[in-house]
Amino acid sequence: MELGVIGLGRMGRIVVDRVLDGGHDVVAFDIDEDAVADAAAAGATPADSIPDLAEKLGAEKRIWLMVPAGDPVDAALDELDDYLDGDDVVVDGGNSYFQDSVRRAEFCPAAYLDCGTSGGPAGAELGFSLMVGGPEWAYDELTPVFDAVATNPSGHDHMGPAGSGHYVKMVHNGVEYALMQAYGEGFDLLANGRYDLDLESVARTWNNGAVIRSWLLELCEEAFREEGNDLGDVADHVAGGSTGTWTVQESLEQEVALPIIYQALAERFDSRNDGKFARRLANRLRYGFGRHDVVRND
Ligand SMILES: NC(=O)C1=CN([C@@H]2O[C@H](COP(=O)(O)OP(=O)(O)OC[C@H]3O[C@@H](n4cnc5c(N)ncnc54)[C@H](O)[C@@H]3O)[C@@H](O)[C@H]2O)C=CC1
Ligand SMILES: O=C(CO)[C@H](O)[C@H](O)COP(=O)(O)O
Repeated sequence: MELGVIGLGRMGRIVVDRVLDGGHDVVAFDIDEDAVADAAAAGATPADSIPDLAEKLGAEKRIWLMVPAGDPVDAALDELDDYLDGDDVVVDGGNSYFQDSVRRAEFCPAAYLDCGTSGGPAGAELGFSLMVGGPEWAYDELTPVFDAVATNPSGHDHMGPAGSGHYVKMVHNGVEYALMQAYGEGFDLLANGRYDLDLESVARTWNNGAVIRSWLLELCEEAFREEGNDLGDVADHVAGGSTGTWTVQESLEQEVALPIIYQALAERFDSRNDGKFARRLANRLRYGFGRHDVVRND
């Protein structure tokens, strides 16, 4: 099969390599010329624009978008619009909001597959886990590509109609936030509790047979090994948050309680709130009602 890949960053580049390794051909485009040259050096046919990519693909186009979620996806689809028809298939492998994918599937002239992708850049060797929504025939048609990009044939599946792939990935990320928070709290108590513990050793021991072993826990082990037991100069600041926010918004809309995922998201937002106003006010109110000392900044 010949696949057009648009977006050759951390994730798109892995898609290119794995699809080439799977014995397929790739036409590659990115707004960053160096990224295109790099993919060409790996064996892809370079394209210097989206129209050029579409023309190089010929009839029955199969195209994988791996650009940042939001406007870049709409921009790429706008440029592709004139070149697509109902025999073509477009895959969006990024972290798009599922409602955007439902809208895009309606307007895209090609069959549109929304593909939640998990595994991260560290998944280059193992392959990814792919959660695909959209028309079943298009999923079947792209199966050789999904086989190449995923860990193995069980690492991808058709979730349901338009939007369902990105919906499942959104919930996956909510779970990811909660797991990170749970590991964080456990290690916080171990770091600040009664015993002087080697946290890398704890993580390694847990990773070997414990109920709570996981890839995230392996990444905890790596973090303590590389940053030190106290995490060195790693800041108390967690970025990101869009997929977790969508998960929580959807839970409110569906009236399904997700207190742990919500709490993990709230903790993340709180990490960006230096000198939190609510805590400062509580500090001052204790003086107001109890004449307790106000702790003041130096
Ligand atoms: N990094 C990760 O761990 C994961 C990322 N994702 C999702 O995959 C998508 C891509 O992520 P990354 O590869 O990490 O981002 P990245 O920032 O490393 O790469 C994005 C690439 O898209 C290119 N680009 C931007 N606008 C473009 C346009 N209009 N036309 C062509 N190329 C364009 C950029 O030049 C860049 O090379 C995002 O939606 C992200 O949320 C999904 C799972 C894991
Ligand atoms: O999808 C992912 C992992 O599964 C991406 O790494 C994503 O960026 C994580 O979300 P956030 O940036 O909100 O932490």
